[in-house]
Amino acid sequence: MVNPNDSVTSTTNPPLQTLAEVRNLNFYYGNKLALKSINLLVYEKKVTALIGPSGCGKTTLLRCFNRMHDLYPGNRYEGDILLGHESPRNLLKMDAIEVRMQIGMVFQKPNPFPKSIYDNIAYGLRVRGINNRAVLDEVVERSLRSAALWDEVKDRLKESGTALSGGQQQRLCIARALATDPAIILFDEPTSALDPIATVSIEELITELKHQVTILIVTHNMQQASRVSEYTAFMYLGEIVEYNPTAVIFNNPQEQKTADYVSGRFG
Ligand SMILES: Nc1ncnc2c1ncn2[C@@H]1O[C@H](COP(=O)(O)OP(=O)(O)OP(=O)(O)O)[C@@H](O)[C@H]1O
Repeated sequence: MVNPNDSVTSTTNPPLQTLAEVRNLNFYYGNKLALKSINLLVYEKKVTALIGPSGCGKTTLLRCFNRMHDLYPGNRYEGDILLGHESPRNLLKMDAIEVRMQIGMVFQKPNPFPKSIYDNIAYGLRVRGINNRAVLDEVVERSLRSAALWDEVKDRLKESGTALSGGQQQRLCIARALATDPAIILFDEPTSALDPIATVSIEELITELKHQVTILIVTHNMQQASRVSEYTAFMYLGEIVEYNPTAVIFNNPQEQKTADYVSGRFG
């Protein structure tokens, strides 16, 4: 891999910090080996994109981070996903509920709970036993502001989250993910169900959010990956073929397979 620090030469930029490290990860759906020997560094407060042709394992890898696969029998992980700087913890060995408090997720289709806008955001805190109204009010406002939704909904917090437009619902889901102050937010094709205008607003939001949270995003859309991410992993047949700064992946790929994919020669 190209040395990532080479792309961060400005003296005003803080040095790159690794927040999470995937080590020798294999993942099985029953007998099917879907991820093979994955190694990946996730840099703190950066956006890392996972790209590659359909079926290459992008979503499978993303879902390892919040242990979504645990919800189905027969799924199995080997290897480690370490989170944190000092005394990192292995996400694959922690309690899955605790993992999901630290690793938020935003799905392809916006999926607000059939509850009020306020309760959508407060939900994760209440699950943690936080019921103090002033604390909840503060977190709801802060999360909605961070998700660029506050001004649109501040006078209708009691209305159902499902009554919002698609783009607003997705921003509500982002606010919900932010409310528990996660280390990482996973985005799985977050704009594929949205119109172009809502897509732009979600992309702008992701660009803003990286100042406060680390982001991993799966996208089919190579322009989107190049617009929003600093690092990109190109996957093929369950493996990472190349992981580099996004500009390298798209302008100067180091592997032939990557070059073929980003130039549209297959996919
Ligand atoms: N529940 C499952 N059971 C068995 N195999 C699965 C399951 N889900 C995915 N797979 C297989 O695992 C491989 C990786 O799938 P995955 O959905 O992660 O790919 P992807 O790169 O996200 O694809 P897409 O871009 O089409 O969403 C594929 O071969 C897929 O068929």
